[in-house]
Amino acid sequence: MNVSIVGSGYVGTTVAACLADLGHEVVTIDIDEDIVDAINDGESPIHEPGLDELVAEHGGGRLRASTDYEEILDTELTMLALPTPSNDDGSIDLQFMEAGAASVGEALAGAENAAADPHLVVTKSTVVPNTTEDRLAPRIADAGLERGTDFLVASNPEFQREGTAVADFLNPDKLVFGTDDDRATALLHDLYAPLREAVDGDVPVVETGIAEAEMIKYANNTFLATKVSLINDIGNICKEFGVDAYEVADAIGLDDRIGEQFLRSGVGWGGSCFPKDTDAIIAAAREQGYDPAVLSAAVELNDAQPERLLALLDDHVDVSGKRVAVLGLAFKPGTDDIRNTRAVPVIEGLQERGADIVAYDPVATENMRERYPDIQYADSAATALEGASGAVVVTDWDEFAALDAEFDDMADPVVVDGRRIIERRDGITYEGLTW
Ligand SMILES: NC(=O)C1=CN([C@@H]2O[C@H](COP(=O)(O)OP(=O)(O)OC[C@H]3O[C@@H](n4cnc5c(N)ncnc54)[C@H](O)[C@@H]3O)[C@@H](O)[C@H]2O)C=CC1
Ligand SMILES: O=C(O)[C@H]1O[C@H](OP(=O)(O)OP(=O)(O)OC[C@H]2O[C@@H](n3ccc(=O)[nH]c3=O)[C@H](O)[C@@H]2O)[C@H](O)[C@@H](O)[C@@H]1O
Repeated sequence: MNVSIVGSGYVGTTVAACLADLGHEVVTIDIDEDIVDAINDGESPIHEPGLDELVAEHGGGRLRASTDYEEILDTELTMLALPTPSNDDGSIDLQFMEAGAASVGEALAGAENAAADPHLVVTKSTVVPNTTEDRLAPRIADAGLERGTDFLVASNPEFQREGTAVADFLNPDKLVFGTDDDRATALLHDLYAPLREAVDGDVPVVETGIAEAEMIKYANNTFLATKVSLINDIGNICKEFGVDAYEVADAIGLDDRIGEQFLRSGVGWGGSCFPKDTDAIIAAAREQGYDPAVLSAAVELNDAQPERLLALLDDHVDVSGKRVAVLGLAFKPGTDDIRNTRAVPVIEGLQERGADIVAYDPVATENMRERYPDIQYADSAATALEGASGAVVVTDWDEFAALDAEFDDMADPVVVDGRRIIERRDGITYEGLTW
């Protein structure tokens, strides 16, 4: 199939490279010329395990990139993988989606035989229910096109995680096809047929309405975020009783109804999606007159975890004027992404306390330096710990598990672990956030 993807960031590039690998002819459209050049030169514009190899193999061949929306005319289907950030009040900002939809409409309207086959425009980005219907289809139609004749719309949300995006896309738990037209459903089946053939075992396909598909994405992300907040709530109770929350989590995870994943309690969830998606669906629900109590509580609890971490440090050391090590800056291991990382409230809390911060992360240091140029950055965990009167662990990088004698070089070896990655050992004062 010939496929176009508008927006070549984390999702657009990963999906495009995987679809090319599965045999499709794919072109991505992006306004960023550096991204376009990189892909055509066979270089991945983003850091994701496995993506370099795919872009190197297919870039400039079955995978191309362009700044020209006219490219979509040679394709049967266009996915919109554009950003959906938050407005200041937490609600979804649809300006990029609407601009992309309008450009797709204008390009389609310029085609000589636009009416021959309806072109399918698929919302890949995460958008609140009814966005495709109420905000995107009208922008496409604005170019003088008729829905059903010139174009069709659908929703096909994406569930990949950063750090494992390629593997997640190629081995999905499910595919969600939100459509209102059998022709759209058939095209989505054609698109994913090579993936379903390649996957070992059956992939469930959920055929549903467009708004249901949009909502499934929010339900998925907010359920997971709330699951982590719930285990953090339970973990905070455990800490009060001196109970090990990880032993408790392992036990409840054996119950199939609960499941073992997303039960790691600690300093909370961050990243480019859980926080913005939770805020967006809460804002959208409130606009409809419903206030989602559980989701609001999940956010509130998540916001409070970093301060609980610092309160444990306060119990052992007055950090004012003292060197404190922050281990881990990325929002999760395996990525250099610092969007909404818990390291931000931790750093700001330490700054308020007057601490002399020295931070370390294996890959996210440069991104954090842009945001906080005035704190110190170490080139290893050992250097960060040297002379420190306290250390807080924010990201569960594997290398932190190997730290041992390095703690002996601390001025005051107080370690507060927000991710259960450091072993308790003799010679350090160790506090786990929930254990
Ligand atoms: N990052 C992730 O792991 C996941 C993200 N999502 C959702 O996917 C959507 C996209 O997210 P990301 O890929 O992370 O965003 P991103 O910011 O990495 O990429 C978006 C791309 O769109 C381009 N762009 C902006 N305006 C444009 C326009 N008018 N025309 C053409 N290109 C334009 C930007 O230059 C950028 O390269 C969001 O809705 C997000 O919530 C869903 C699942 C996973
Ligand atoms: O919509 C999205 O962008 C994506 O958001 C998440 O993926 P991602 O944010 O990349 O990473 P996760 O592995 O879900 O971790 C999110 C946060 O939760 C935290 N977390 C996760 C699991 C856990 O047990 N405990 C915990 O604190 C992580 O440290 C991290 O800060 C979802 O898992 C993806 O399915 C979804 O596609």
